Parts: sequence; structure tokens; C-alpha cells
Amino acid sequence: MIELQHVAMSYSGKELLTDMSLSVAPGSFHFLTGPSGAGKTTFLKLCYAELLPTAGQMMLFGQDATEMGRDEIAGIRQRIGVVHQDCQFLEHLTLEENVALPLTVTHRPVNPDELRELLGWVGLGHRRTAHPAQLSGGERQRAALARAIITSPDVILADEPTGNLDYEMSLRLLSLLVELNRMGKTVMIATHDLNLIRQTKAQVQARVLRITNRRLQAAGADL
Ligand SMILES: Nc1ncnc2c1ncn2[C@@H]1O[C@H](COP(=O)(O)OP(=O)(O)OP(=O)(O)O)[C@@H](O)[C@H]1O
Repeated sequence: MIELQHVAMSYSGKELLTDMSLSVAPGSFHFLTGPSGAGKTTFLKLCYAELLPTAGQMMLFGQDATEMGRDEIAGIRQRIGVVHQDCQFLEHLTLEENVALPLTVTHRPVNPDELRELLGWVGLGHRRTAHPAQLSGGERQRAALARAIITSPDVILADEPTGNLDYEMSLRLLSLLVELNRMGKTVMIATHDLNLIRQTKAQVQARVLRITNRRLQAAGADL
């Protein structure tokens, strides 16, 4: 579903990621860890074709990312839901309008019952008409998750989804991602919270990858 063969990525001629090979199977659960600045966000951006590799081959759903046209990339984006590090809401819209945006911007219908059900699932049924500025950090993150999955993607990529949350709220968010994985979704989470990884590994079979020295490696047995 996501396949990397000897992928490298450079910014302004300086190589940040090198020789990365990985096969992400449907229904799998991956953590991506590594120090700040190692390239976790960059790696995720490659996985949803926001960036293209500077070397190697990146296959998304059987298509070579470097050969995709605009329509193919738009198709890929519908199959991959992304929870961004900085939730990026439109402040003048309500929570439910923000969550529905991936549908409304592509002129697709919004089913009000499904939207209500989704907001209830992430525990925000009572906050539907609130504006982003009125939401707590945990509420924003759960809204970002709801927005990422409103198009029913096959894959969910989450970039530090628990970054500003306390431990209890982090576990709550992670349990939603675990539940999505149990429903068959492929999940990849970038985080440097090793405690969270350990907690989640008790609930789900997760593969832990680490970016160190520009390379992608399996994390040690301690995780
Ligand atoms: N568009 C860009 N142009 C040039 N350099 C960039 C660009 N985006 C990221 N970088 C640099 O690449 C490096 C890796 O950034 P990235 O955000 O991928 O790391 P990260 O592991 O996600 O970091 P963090 O854990 O702090 O979020 C950083 O040094 C960053 O400054």
C-alpha cells in the first residue's frame, strides 16, 4: 500500500533522509520515532505525496508517486487521512464545518447523521457549534482526527497527534487510533513519546521504526 525502495530526500541539496526501504501492509500499525529534526514529518509528507523523493522509488497504492498527475494525487489524498502536527483549522468555521471540510471543498455531500455519529465517536458531539479558538488542545486533536477520517481513508497518518496533550488525553486519542486499526485501517503515527508507544504496544501489534542518522531502522527490543 505504501512501498519505499531506497528512498532519499534532500532539502536544498542537503540530504535529510537516505536509503529508506519499507513496505507498509494494509491493516498494519506503525510508529515512527526519532529525535526532533530527524525527518519524521518529512517522511510522512513523502507517504502522502506532499513531497516527492529526490532518489529511489515511492509507490502509493501501486502507483509511482513521481509519475502521478494532479488527479492521481487527488485520488491518493482521498485514501490517506492526515492528522497534521498543527491542526490547521479555519477559525471562522465551527468545529463541525471544519471536520466536514475535506468533503465540502471537493463538493461532496455531507451526511448530517454520519457527521454527528463521527463527532460523537471522538467525544465531541456536544461541541459541534464551537469555534476552534474555544476548543481545548485535546478537543482540537480529536477534531483533527475526525477531519482526517471523514472521507473514510484506508490509511491514517498522524504527525505528533498527542504533542500538546496530557498523558490521559494522549491515551484517549491513541485508543481511537487503535480502534480505527481494529476496523482495518492502516495507521502510522510519528511521535517521540516512548511511553505512549509502550502503552499502545500492549493493545495492538505495532511496528516501531526510528529515524537515526538519516536512515530508517527498526527500533530496539526495549520498545
Ligand atoms: N521545506 C523545507 N525546506 C528546508 N528544510 C526543511 C523543510 N522542511 C523541513 N526542513 C528541515 O528538515 C529537518 C527535518 O524536519 P522534520 O520536520 O521533517 O523533522 P521532525 O523529525 O518531524 O522534527 P520534529 O520532531 O521537531 O517535528 C529540519 O532540520 C527542518 O528544518
